[in-house]
Amino acid sequence: MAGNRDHLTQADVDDALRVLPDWKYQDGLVTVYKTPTAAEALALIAAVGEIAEQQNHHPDLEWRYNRVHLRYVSHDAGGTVTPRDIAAAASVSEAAAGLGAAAQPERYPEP
Ligand SMILES: C[C@H](O)[C@H](O)[C@H]1CNC2=NC(N)=NC(=O)C2=N1
Repeated sequence: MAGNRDHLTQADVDDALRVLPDWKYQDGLVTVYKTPTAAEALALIAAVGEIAEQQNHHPDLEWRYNRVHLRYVSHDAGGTVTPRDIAAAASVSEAAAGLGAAAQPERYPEP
């Protein structure tokens, strides 16, 4: 069944997050990146978009002036977290670091 395609257990996700300090689990992999200016937030958005197209794996993304909110789940696994989300988050973390963006996962809104 498509919905069960390779989703990770919570323990797997917790293990992966140990090396992904920019992110937290909240019904998906979520984070907020803060940049010095709105223009730099836009540059981060462009980088996230490029990664999404390269990996064919797309986040929910919200631009809030100098902050970018991101959430990764796998639609093809019923909205659960899969290795594709982990890989995308790792790529975004790398791009964000290169752009001088500060990770603030604690600021991602509670449901
Ligand atoms: C048809 C296209 O390849 C699929 O819809 C891709 C596109 N991007 C995607 N992004 C995410 N987050 N999950 C998916 O299952 C997914 N599937």
